[in-house]
Amino acid sequence: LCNKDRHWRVCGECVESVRRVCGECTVRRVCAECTQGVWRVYCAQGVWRVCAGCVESVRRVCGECTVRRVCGECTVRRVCGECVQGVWRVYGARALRSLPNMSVSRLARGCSRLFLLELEARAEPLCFILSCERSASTRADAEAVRRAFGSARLFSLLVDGGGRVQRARSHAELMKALHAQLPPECIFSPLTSFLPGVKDSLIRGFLLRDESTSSSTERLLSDFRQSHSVSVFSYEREQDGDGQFWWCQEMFRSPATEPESGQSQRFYVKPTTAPEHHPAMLNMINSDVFYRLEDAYQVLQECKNVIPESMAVLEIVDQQLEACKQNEGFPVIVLEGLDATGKTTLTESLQKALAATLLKSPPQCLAPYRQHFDSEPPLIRRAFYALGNYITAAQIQRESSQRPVIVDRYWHSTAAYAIATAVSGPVEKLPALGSEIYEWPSDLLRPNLVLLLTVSPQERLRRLQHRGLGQTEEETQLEVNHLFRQKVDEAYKRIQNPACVVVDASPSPDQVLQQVLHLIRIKCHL
Ligand SMILES: Nc1ncnc2c1ncn2[C@@H]1O[C@H](COP(=O)(O)OP(=O)(O)OP(=O)(O)O)[C@@H](O)[C@H]1O
Ligand SMILES: Nc1ccn([C@H]2C[C@H](O)[C@@H](COP(=O)(O)O)O2)c(=O)n1
Repeated sequence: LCNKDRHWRVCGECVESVRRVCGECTVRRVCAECTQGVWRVYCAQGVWRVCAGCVESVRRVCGECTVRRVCGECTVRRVCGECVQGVWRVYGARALRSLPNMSVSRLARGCSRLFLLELEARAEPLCFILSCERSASTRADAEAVRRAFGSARLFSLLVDGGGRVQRARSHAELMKALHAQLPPECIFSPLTSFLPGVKDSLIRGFLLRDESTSSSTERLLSDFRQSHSVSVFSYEREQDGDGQFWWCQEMFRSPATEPESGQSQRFYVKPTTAPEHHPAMLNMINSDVFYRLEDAYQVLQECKNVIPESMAVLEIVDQQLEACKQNEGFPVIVLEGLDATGKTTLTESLQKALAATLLKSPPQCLAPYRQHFDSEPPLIRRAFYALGNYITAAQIQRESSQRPVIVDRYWHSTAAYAIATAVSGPVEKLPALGSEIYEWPSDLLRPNLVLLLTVSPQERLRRLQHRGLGQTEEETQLEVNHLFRQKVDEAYKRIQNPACVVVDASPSPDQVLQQVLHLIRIKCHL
């Protein structure tokens, strides 16, 4: 990956194989930072396109990987981190249909791929690679796999087919179907596969641990494979001469319909060190957090055939938007914080005290669509909230030429909730402070001041109960929820340019108001 402008690169050894590309594509030397004989391929579609005449040029991949002839309509993209051992992914319905199962299985695995299995929110995840051999393994390694896999029958599913909208929806549908249809003795946990350090390489899925003896799980997996563009694998336990157990993975075969062919390749599960930060951050840009209007807009455009409401939302965006980057009128003050920290109470008092306009993100004009988009997978839900911010920005631009503007939630909320949801596990797994993930979008109007209201968890709970909304579904999962709130809070604090000013919102409403008015006077000269 070229650090400068995020293009795939190939090392010197691969140069021959990317030179012979079709007329549409060009190969150029990459930026000064990546000079060591490195070349990259540009294509009109922004993917590696190889026409039928160029097939030869993609055949020369590592021993483990094969690329069969692809038709002229199909695209091929390198997905392996170290290009020497490249795995090529083939896109295009015709190509996928023409490839036998064995090749499709390779799409979901690769020599440099890591797998992260998250069994419980607080437990250390199991990180493993797939190896052709039973390479040396410590007792601790073997014990880590045994603890995670147990003695149940094991299967994994990875959602790796179709475009990003289809993948996002397939993943959500798959999760619902697993919840609803698996036998009670079968539990499933999130499993992700990724290439360390390679952006957009994350593939999401699940690991199933099945204690049942019935064949219903297998039937279900066969159906999922047909209906959800997922690759399915099964795992078996082997014991070596020293009494040590080894788990090996192979392509799932339905015993009822697919006879044993003896051709399926087996890979051994080998634990490895988990990355310091959660791999979700590899896919975060333009999947969870959007940094340009056009990127969020593009997602809803891709949804128009499956979500008719997308077109209505995009029409509102078109109507409302004006070019707005910097605010040069009256001050714009944003209030952020977890639910029930007192944002609504304070924004209303500030509106009166400053004779200001009060705005919200998402704006009122999107209210009829919010519930619908809240039920969509993160890619689509987050694009909806991102577009809401741009509409609010246009409203801020108009209003701030007349009077101060107070905004109830804005980009900090969109980013902090998205990041905290995408990163499972503890706060330490969040992208590090200073990561590009926390950078304000360059084309979104910047407020003059962002105030983050904080109260203790007990006080927040008291306010929630006092408000009469009772126990939300989230509140019932207190343990998981506590972790989630910690991560939202921390993500809020890591966002830069503008960073939040933290306000202790535990005193009485009037005391909080006076404290905030004082801050506004100092910071915004009001
Ligand atoms: N400073 C305060 N002291 C005590 N109670 C407060 C204070 N500020 C707000 N409350 C009460 O806490 C509850 C939640 O406040 P509010 O609705 O303003 O929070 P919010 O941050 O806007 O919540 P949400 O994000 O869920 O809309 C309300 O019942 C409100 O009356
Ligand atoms: N600008 C915004 C506003 C809200 N959200 C999301 C984040 C939470 O899931 C939820 C909180 O909103 P509330 O219930 O307080 O109205 O909405 C966002 O992503 N961006």
